[in-house]
Parts: sequence; C-alpha cells; structure tokens
Amino acid sequence: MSQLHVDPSHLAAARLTPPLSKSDAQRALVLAHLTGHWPLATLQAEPESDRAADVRVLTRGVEALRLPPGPVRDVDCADGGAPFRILVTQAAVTPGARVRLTGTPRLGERPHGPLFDSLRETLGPSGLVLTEGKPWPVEIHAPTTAGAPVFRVPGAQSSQYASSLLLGCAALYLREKRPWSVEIQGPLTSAGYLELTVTWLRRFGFTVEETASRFSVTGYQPSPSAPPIPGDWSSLGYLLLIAWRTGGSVERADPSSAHPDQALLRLIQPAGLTPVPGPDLTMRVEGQARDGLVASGKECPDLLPTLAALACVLPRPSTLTDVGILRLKESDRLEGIRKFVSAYGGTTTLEGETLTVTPPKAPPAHFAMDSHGDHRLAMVSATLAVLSGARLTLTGPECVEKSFPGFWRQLEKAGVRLSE
Ligand SMILES: O=C(O)C1=C[C@@H](OP(=O)(O)O)[C@@H](O)[C@H](O)C1
Ligand SMILES: C=C(OP(=O)(O)O)C(=O)O
Repeated sequence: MSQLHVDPSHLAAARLTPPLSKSDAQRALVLAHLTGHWPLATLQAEPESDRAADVRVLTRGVEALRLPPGPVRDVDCADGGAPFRILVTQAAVTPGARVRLTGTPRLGERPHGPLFDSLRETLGPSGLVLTEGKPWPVEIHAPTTAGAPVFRVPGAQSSQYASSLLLGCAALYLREKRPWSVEIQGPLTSAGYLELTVTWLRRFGFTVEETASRFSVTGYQPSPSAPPIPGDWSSLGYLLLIAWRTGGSVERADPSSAHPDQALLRLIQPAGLTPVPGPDLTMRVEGQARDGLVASGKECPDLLPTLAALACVLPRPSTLTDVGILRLKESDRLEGIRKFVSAYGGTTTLEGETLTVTPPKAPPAHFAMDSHGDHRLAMVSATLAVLSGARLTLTGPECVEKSFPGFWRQLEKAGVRLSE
C-alpha cells in the first residue's frame, strides 16, 4: 500500500475541473444501451483516463450484455456498488444472457440480498437463475420471458436496489410494451438517487408514474439524442471547498443537474460560506466560517465525509444525522469519519444515528490517515489538509480512481505539493 505526502503550504488560486458524474453516467449508459443511443457521445468525448473506474466497469458490463447470447461473460465490478447492482438487474432482464460478476472482497460484503430476492421473486418463476458464491462469483442466467410486472424491494439499506430495478423496468417495458413497476417496502434512504434515476428515464423519453412507494414505467417516446452528462456534484464538493480556501473557482457546476450532492450549496451557507455562480457553469465560494453545519445521511450520504472535513475548520460543532447508512459504503465510512476527525485533533460523539463533530482547539501541523481503499476518505483527508494548512500523510491514495481519477492533478493545480 503506497503513501502520499500532501503539502498545502504553497496554495494558489486555480480553475478546478471535476470529472463527469458517475451516478449520472451510469444511468445514461444503461438507457443509451436500451434506446439505441450507444455509445454515449458525451462520455466518449472525455479521455478514458479521466472517466471514473465505476463508469468503465458499467461500460464493460453493458458491452458484455450487447454481445449475442452464448458463453458465460465475465465482468469484474471491482469496488462499484451501483455498477454491480445495476448490472445484476440488466443481466436478469436481457433474454438468454449468462453473466458471471465478480468484485472486491468489500463489495462482496456489502448488502445485496434484498435485490437478489426481489429479482428471484419476480423472474424466478419464468426461469431466472441467480447464484451466489462466497461471495463471488454472482452468476445470472436470464430467462427469455418475464412474469407478473412488478418488483418489490425494501428501501432502507440502499436506494440502488430500487434504481436498478426501475432501469430493469425500462428494459422490460421496451420488450413487452406493458407497464412495469417497482414497489418500495418501508422507508427509502437516499431518495434523491432514485429521483435521479427517474429524471434520467424521463430525459431519455420514458414515462414514469410515481407515488410515495410505487414507481412505474408506463410509456416511451424515442428522443432524438442522448442528453449530456453533467459534472459530478460529489467531486465538486471537494473542489468548491478547495476553491473557497484558495480563492479559485470550479468548472462544470451545473445547476440543472439532479444529483443529490448539489445540496452542498445549501448546506454550507449556515456555516458562513456563500456559493457564487459565474459564467459558463463556473462557481466560486466566498465568506468567513462563522458557525457549524447540519446535514443528513438520508439526503446526501456521499457528502457527509466532505462536510465532516469542513466541520473540522468551523468555529462551532456540526451535526450529521442519519449516519448509519455510512457503514455500508466502500468502507465503514462512519468509522472513517471518526478516524480522520480524531487524527486531525477534533472529537466526535455518536448518539444513536447522530454524529457531532467538534473541531480541535489547536489544529495540528501534520496528520496521518489511511484511506482503507475508500476514495471519499482519501479525497476528504486531502481536502482537510488544504482547508487547514496541515500536512497530510495518506496511506492508499490510488483509490480515487473509483470516482475521480484526476483528483491529484487538480490538487497540484491548486498549488498542493505531492511526494511519495
Ligand atoms: O444510485 C447511486 O448512484 C448512488 C446511491 C447512493 O447509495 P445508497 O442508495 O446505497 O445510499 C450513493 O451513496 C452512491 O454513491 C451512489
Ligand atoms: C457509495 C458509493 O458508491 P457505490 O455505492 O456505487 O459503490 C460512493 O461513490 O461513495
């Protein structure tokens, strides 16, 4: 495992560029495949080395499904929760497909059972075979017909089950020309990501009817072209904070994006930070830190580590609610947040599902953090180094590939010196 030394003592104002959004790209890739817009033009225009590893995984998976039915196709999903879960359903609804999916041990540990059970319940009677190794491989042999047009799935652990099934409904609608639905049992976490899926379905010409717990694909009108993929609001979270500290700006801050992490713009304001939109989707952040912040893991789970880094440099404690979901990500991110806050000299207290982050009285000149292979923990640790001026020794910096391969280059643009 390699180490990176991050030295933020020579910061410079720069214009910083996030990658294209992996969550948007994943939905658009599946829909482009289903509606005859393959390959996806905006993605093709982005150099392959700048595309999130999760996007590359999903692209390879869809390419495998586009091959004529025949031998079992292998797809390595690496660490990608959304790509894996989306591909499981797409494989199950591709007539005659035979696919063997593998991934990292951590991806194998994350919860997928409710999605598998839902697919088995609806497509099992028509002949779906979905087998699980320990935990790999997960093998899917898809039927050539389908049965009752409804998937039922619990919503508390992940919205990705419902998003994956709703994209499956789009495939089944096109094939059978009858409405297909997803019924969500119990409360739904990360609801904004399911809404993102609905937004993309509509952008590609599908009619989606929704009530609080039922989402149905009921129509389709071909659209002339595939909509473009916006910049990634999760990555903009780090870059906007870095731009605030350095007096720089960010690009691709698209307000028309439906990504839940655009909530950052609202959530930082009580702390004293004001986003200032500029021309051509650029944005700066002005203001002085004056208070703590409040955010919920139900609304924007992926922003919570970023906001916890900001909380370390605010003058008062911050409150993060509904943090239990963070245990189910690429690492136990609740533990990860507590570790970097403490490595930086701050304190956290957890009461039920609410985490309070209290900044240190005297910030350190240096701190150390292990990413545990989690891209967000790596990037928020570096963001905290920039925000505070403290030097960072980071173990495991490579994992940024998952969502933001160019992250370290962007930091260098902001004057950060990196050495091994
Ligand atoms: O659908 C998506 O693209 C995502 C949904 C969220 O996961 P959960 O719904 O599992 O919370 C989020 O944390 C993840 O990074 C991406
Ligand atoms: C949780 C994440 O992604 P996924 O669930 O798709 O692995 C993430 O990118 O923070």
